[in-house]
Amino acid sequence: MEVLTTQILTDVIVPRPLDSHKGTFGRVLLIGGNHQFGGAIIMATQAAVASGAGLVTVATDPSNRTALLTRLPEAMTIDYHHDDLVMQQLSSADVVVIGPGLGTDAIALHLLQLTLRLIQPQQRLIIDGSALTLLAEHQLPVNHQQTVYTPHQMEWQRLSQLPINQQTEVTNAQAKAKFPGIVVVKKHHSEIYTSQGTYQLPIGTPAQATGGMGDTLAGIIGGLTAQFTRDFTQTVLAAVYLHSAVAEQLATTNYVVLPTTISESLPAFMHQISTAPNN
Ligand SMILES: NC(=O)C1=CN([C@@H]2O[C@H](COP(=O)(O)OP(=O)(O)OC[C@H]3O[C@@H](n4cnc5c(N)ncnc54)[C@H](OP(=O)(O)O)[C@@H]3O)[C@@H](O)[C@H]2O)[C@@H](O)CC1
Ligand SMILES: Nc1ncnc2c1ncn2[C@@H]1O[C@H](COP(=O)(O)OP(=O)(O)O)[C@@H](O)[C@H]1O
Ligand SMILES: [Mg+2]
Repeated sequence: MEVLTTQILTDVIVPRPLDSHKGTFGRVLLIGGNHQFGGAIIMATQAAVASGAGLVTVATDPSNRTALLTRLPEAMTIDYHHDDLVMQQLSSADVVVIGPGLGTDAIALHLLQLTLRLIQPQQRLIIDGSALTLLAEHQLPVNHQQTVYTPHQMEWQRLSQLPINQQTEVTNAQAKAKFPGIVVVKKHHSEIYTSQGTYQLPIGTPAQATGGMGDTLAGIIGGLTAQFTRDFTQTVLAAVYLHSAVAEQLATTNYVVLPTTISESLPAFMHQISTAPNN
């Protein structure tokens, strides 16, 4: 297993080209946030916006609209009950993040099936939270190469059928072979399974053990894969590293690191990386 270093950040997070506009930095569509879990999609959206996605649209339950726009006027919203609107956004997105706070009811399953059916090869797909549970529950096949799955250990148990105490590097890599794309098994020192090899995140802190932390990671992966398109795997590795690097810095002075504080810190942290001497 290759241990990641801070080098991955400077490799991927580079200064923005002068000759650019919002379209240059990608369109992200986030799908999630049912009546109960609005916070999850708001946190994922904040992370996508703050990590630099050019244009961000959220397909969510309409009960989340006011809260979302109050916190994030940068985002656009659609009602996820309207298939025509969702399909339109699915066709124009560069990146689709599905699952934070999605829930596992009929509308959630429908949205996941629609996404899996319409996703195009050049688009990046991030599957998180409830969408992972639905994949496992309904045995939905994923035939899309540029996919990132972000399960915590229980979600990975559901997907891989490996009990948590049997999730080793070897068993995880074997189970990952059934999933095209990249699997990020989230825990203390998360492991990232790719077709090119396995990587370990050597940073991260229990100050991150709070609801919404994974939703924020999904948004960061969305934000980075929207902008940095040179190498999909490297960009995903950088996103996983960035999330915990910011958290570690905040944890030097905070007992608990709130997911939204990570997002608030992202623009300054990414600026520092992109202007580092070797960048
Ligand atoms: N503010 C909001 O709106 C929020 C909304 N959210 C949304 O809720 C939805 C459901 O997601 P979920 O992760 O909360 O529930 P689920 O999939 O049942 O997993 C929990 C079970 O797994 C177990 N477990 C074992 N190992 C684990 C590990 N390493 N990391 C984590 N858990 C681990 C764990 O064990 P236990 O805690 O009992 O020890 C428990 O039995 C999803 O859409 C998500 O986006 C959340 O993001 C929170 C903030
Ligand atoms: N003790 C810990 N050390 C390091 N990272 C942690 C720790 N506990 C949680 N995390 C990180 O927090 C995130 C939790 O993800 P997840 O359980 O999906 O959260 P949520 O669904 O509530 O947003 C993962 O990135 C995980 O690696
Ligand atoms: Mg989660």
